[in-house]
Amino acid sequence: MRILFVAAEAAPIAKVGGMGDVVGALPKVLKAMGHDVRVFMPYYGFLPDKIRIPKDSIWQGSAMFQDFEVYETKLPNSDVPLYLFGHPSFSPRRIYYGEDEDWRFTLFANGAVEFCWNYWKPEVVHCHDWHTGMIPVWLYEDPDIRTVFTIHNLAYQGPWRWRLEQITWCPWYMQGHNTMAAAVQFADLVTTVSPTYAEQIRTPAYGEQLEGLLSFIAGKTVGILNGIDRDSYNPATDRYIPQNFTAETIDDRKQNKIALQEELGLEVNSGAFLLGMVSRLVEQKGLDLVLQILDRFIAYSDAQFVVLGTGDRYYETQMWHLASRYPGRVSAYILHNDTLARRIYAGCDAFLMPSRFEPCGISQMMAMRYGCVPIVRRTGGLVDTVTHHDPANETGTGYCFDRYEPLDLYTCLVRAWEGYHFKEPWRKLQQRGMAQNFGWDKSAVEYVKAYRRIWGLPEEEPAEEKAAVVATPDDAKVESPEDKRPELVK
Ligand SMILES: Nc1ncnc2c1ncn2[C@@H]1O[C@H](COP(=O)(O)OP(=O)(O)O[C@H]2O[C@H](CO)[C@@H](O)[C@H](O)[C@H]2O)[C@@H](O)[C@H]1O
Repeated sequence: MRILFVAAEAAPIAKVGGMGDVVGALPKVLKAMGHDVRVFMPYYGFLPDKIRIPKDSIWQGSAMFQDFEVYETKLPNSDVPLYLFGHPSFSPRRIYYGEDEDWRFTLFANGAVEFCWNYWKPEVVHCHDWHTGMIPVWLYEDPDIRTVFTIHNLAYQGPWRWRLEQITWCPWYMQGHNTMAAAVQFADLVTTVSPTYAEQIRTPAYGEQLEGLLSFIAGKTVGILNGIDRDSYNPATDRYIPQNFTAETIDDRKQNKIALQEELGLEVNSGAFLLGMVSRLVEQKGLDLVLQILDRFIAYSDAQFVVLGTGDRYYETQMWHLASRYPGRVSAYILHNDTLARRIYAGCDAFLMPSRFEPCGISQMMAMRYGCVPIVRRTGGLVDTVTHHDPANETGTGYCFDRYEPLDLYTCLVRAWEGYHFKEPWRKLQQRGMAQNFGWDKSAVEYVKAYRRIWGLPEEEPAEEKAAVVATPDDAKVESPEDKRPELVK
C-alpha cells in the first residue's frame, strides 16, 4: 500500500515527545513489511544541522495564497523518503509555540494535501494530532485517498472554529469545534495509541470536552498500542551509555548508575535508590503530585531523584527549587537531551510516571527496556504496558497505583523503595521488564489491517498479494492488481 505519514515531529531529527518516536519508527517497520511508506514534515530551521538535505526542491506548490517548496531526503537510518515542507514560517529553530502556530500548521496541513493531489498520491494519509487535523476535512471528498487520524494527545486540539474559519475559509460545518474535532469527524478511521485510552476518551474525565463526539464516532475508533524502536533503544548496543548490558549481564548496569551519579553531581552511592523522570514538564505528567510528596520521600528515605525535562515555567522552576534544597540528592536538568535521557533510563533504579492521563506513554517502555523499574499511575496506556509487581508469584513489571492522590503516590514510592532492598526479587523484576516485547511488529500489523479495512479489503493480506508487494520494485507497486484506482499524479 502507498501510505503517507504527515506529522509535526519525527525522531531522531525533530522530536519533542512521544509522537516523534512513533513517526520516526513505525514507517520503517511498515516499509520493511513491503509497503510504500513516506513521511511529510515541516522543514524546521534546525534540520540542516541534523541531516543532509539537497539544496534543490523537488516540487513547488501553493496553498492559502502562500508559495512553498518540498525537499526530499531520507528518514535517518532507513530508506523511507522524507518530504520536507519548506516555508519561511517554519524557519525559526523551534517546533511548537509562537503566535503563528495555528496558522503555520494549518498551512502545513493544506500543503500536505496539495502535495498528495499534485505530486505523490497515497492510498492512505496517516495524520498525527491536531497539526494535521484539517487533512481529513480536505480529503473527505477524494475517492482515491482515505485518511487515518491518530490522537496522540487530546489535550492539544488546535485552533477553534472561528479562528479556523479566518485561516482556511472553510465553512463552519466542515470544522466542528476545533481542528481536532474536525479531524475525528472527517477521518475514515480514528486511532488512539492504546486500547485503554480509546475507551477513556469517551468519558468526561478524559474526553477533554470532546467525549460526546468521541462516543458518537466510537464505531470508527480503534486503540493500537505504541511500540518503541528496539534497535535504537537497545541497552546491549546503545553507544550513548557508558556500559552496555543485557538481562543476563544486568549486574553490569551498576556502572551506568555510578557514572550517572557522577555526571549529575549526585552523591556517588551505588546502594542508594535512584529515581528518574524524563518527561515534558506539563500537568498531564502528574507533576503536581510529585511536588507534593517528593520532599517527604527524600527526607524519609535515602533516595536520590533526577528529572530531565522542559515544559511549563512553573514546573521547571519548582524542579530547580527542589534540586537546590537537596544538593547531592536531587538533580534537575531543564533541557531536551536524548543522550542524557538514555543514560537516565540505563542508570536509574526506578522510573517515575504518575500521569494524570496517558494516551500510551513511550518512556515507561524505554525504561523497562533498560532495566529501570517503572512506577506508574494506572491510566491509559500505562494500564496496558505495566503490571503490578507481585514478588510472591514472581509476576509484574512495575509498581502501580490507581487514585490520583498524593498519598497513593507516596505509598507506592515507599513500596518500591522497600522492594529495591530485596536484591534478588528486584533483579527478577528488572529482567521481566527487559523481556517485554514492546517492538512495533504487532502494532504495525494492526495498522495495516486498519488501512485495509477502510479500503474495504480483507484485513489479512492474501499470501500471494503479500509476496507481490515484497517482491515488486517501487515503481511497479502502483501497478499491482490491488491498485485499480487512478494513476499516480506526477
Ligand atoms: N527533556 C527530554 N529530553 C530527552 N528526551 C525527552 C525529554 N522529554 C521527553 N523526552 C522523550 O520524549 C518521549 C516521551 O514520550 P511519551 O510517550 O512518554 O510522552 P508524550 O506525552 O511526549 O507523548 C504523547 O504521544 C505519545 C505517542 O503516541 C504517547 O505515548 C503519549 O502518551 C502522549 O502523551 C520519550 O522518548 C522521552 O524519552
